[in-house]
Amino acid sequence: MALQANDGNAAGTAPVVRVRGVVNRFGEQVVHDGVDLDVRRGEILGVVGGSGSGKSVLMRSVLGLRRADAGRIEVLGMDATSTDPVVRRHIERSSGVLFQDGALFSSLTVGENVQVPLKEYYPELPESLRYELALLKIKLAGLPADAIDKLPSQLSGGMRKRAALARALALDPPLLFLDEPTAGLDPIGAAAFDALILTLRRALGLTVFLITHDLDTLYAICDRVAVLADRKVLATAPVAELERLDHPWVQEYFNGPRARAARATAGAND
Ligand SMILES: Nc1ncnc2c1ncn2[C@@H]1O[C@H](COP(=O)(O)OP(=O)(O)OP(=O)(O)O)[C@@H](O)[C@H]1O
Repeated sequence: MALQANDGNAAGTAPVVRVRGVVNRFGEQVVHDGVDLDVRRGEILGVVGGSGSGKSVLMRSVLGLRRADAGRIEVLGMDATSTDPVVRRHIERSSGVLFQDGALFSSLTVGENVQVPLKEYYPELPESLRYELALLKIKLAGLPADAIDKLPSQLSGGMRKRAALARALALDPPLLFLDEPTAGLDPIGAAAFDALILTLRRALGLTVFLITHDLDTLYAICDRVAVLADRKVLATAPVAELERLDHPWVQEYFNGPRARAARATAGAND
């Protein structure tokens, strides 16, 4: 079986994110040593790897939040390593990000949080319109309308994730980056969040870069999965193909008891 790590886009269009030969080091520690990865337009790409394998560092490099030590990264055809403020702003404007901890401003209401990017990018928007847009995003993220006036501390963990998602969607980005979105959620909350991502991808045509440890999420919603190990992307393929990859970490991860349970659940839901 040939696993194509970087085979471009099946439809022949350029990938939305293109990573080539990326190196990331922290002092003596080499986290990435020649990472290659494509994210195709409209796909949900899962990114997995052991703890410390460099999933978050890769996401930060793609977003330009960390400058890679070597290699090329393109986002929507633009050089993501560029320091040109126009390029930076365009990439930022096109990328909704849900960080691992949600990163909401605790002293602002949910509505005010969602309005932060709107204020930054569209300062001329009348306040009432900004409020209506925030309300729309809050509903889109599956929250009740009255969540708009609540503080993050007044919400459950699952609702806070949805509030952070509403903020990530504020500017209608074509690209959504999610760092462990279901971590800390109970299985029912996690499944509901997965379903929401799938719905939003369909409805909004999003391309999704999704870091996760959650096997249920991989089986339920990812079109392809990239495996980070040995400081590289070992392979990028549909999860059913990855299960057959001959690598100790992959075998342990995809063929352990938890993976078998996730597979069975995904099969039952088909
Ligand atoms: N700012 C930093 N300074 C020094 N080392 C860092 C920094 N950021 C990340 N690292 C190191 O890089 C490695 C990869 O970190 P990263 O957070 O990307 O891992 P991860 O795969 O996302 O892990 P997890 O699944 O546990 O979240 C870790 O060993 C981490 O300690």
